[in-house]
Amino acid sequence: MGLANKTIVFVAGLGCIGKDTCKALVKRNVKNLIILDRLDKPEIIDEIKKVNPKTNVTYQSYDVMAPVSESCKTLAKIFAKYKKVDVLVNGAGILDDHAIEKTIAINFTGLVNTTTAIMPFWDIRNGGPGGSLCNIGSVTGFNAIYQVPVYSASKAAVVSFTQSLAKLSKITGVKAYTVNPGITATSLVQSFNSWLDVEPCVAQKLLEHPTQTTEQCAESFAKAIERDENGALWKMDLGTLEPIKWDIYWDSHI
Ligand SMILES: NC(=O)c1ccc[n+]([C@@H]2O[C@H](COP(=O)([O-])OP(=O)(O)OC[C@H]3O[C@@H](n4cnc5c(N)ncnc54)[C@H](O)[C@@H]3O)[C@@H](O)[C@H]2O)c1
Ligand SMILES: CCCCCCO
Repeated sequence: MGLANKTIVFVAGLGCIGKDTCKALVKRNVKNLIILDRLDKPEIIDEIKKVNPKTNVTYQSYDVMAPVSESCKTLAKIFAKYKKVDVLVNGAGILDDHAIEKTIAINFTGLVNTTTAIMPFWDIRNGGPGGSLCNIGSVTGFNAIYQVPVYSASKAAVVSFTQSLAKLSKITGVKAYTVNPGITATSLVQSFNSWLDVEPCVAQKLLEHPTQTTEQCAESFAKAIERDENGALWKMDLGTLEPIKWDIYWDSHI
């Protein structure tokens, strides 16, 4: 999908990966970039705008832990103003295995609720135009960092949920795929809690291994959005963009 003249809603577009991905997207002449985030950082909005003044970049405060009804209201206002949204990126995430409920609420439930909220506007069964859902999972959603089992499981849930939505695309007309960064040098990974403090030095140990920059991750991220492949499992690690083939161990046959 060429991104010129497209409208993209980016939840968590002001985070470390988010902001550099937003810059990569506006470089591709996106028409409207609507950034929803709990963070309110006008200076980052200005940075993104400077990359391409022709893109209409706007910001709205948004908490993925809000009730679905609130998410529906936010999206209804967006569709009323822009008429069409081509891509929704769900990128909110925290990494703190001491905050079990909050991790699941933000990393998974919030993503599910935001997705559920946009469906009525996209669903072809309602006469909608369809759309593309890009969910940020993680390599830990494929194989866990076992010292952060709650975070890893929340990302595995994102991967699983999104694969189901991709299979439902034939019914809903909505494409779905995940982008799964490897370890990317952001504030998220500099220091974080392990579950029950099983490994107090988990961050230090992890960061002894190679990481990618946010710019590398962002370029892969924007390419994955351009590819717009329903059901794709994109691994974005060490500056590369690689499609992952998911092995089938059981099939429902329905
Ligand atoms: N950095 C990595 O190595 C890495 C690897 C794989 C996946 N990820 C995922 O990429 C995403 C971005 O991570 P990052 O490294 O840029 O960290 P970050 O902390 O800079 O970004 C997290 C983003 O999520 C937003 N957010 C958190 N809670 C929210 C809420 N309740 N409502 C709305 N927004 C909320 C933050 O405001 C921020 O924009 C996360 O989902 C993370 O799990 C990161
Ligand atoms: C060190 C844990 C890395 C967290 C980001 C991977 O999703």
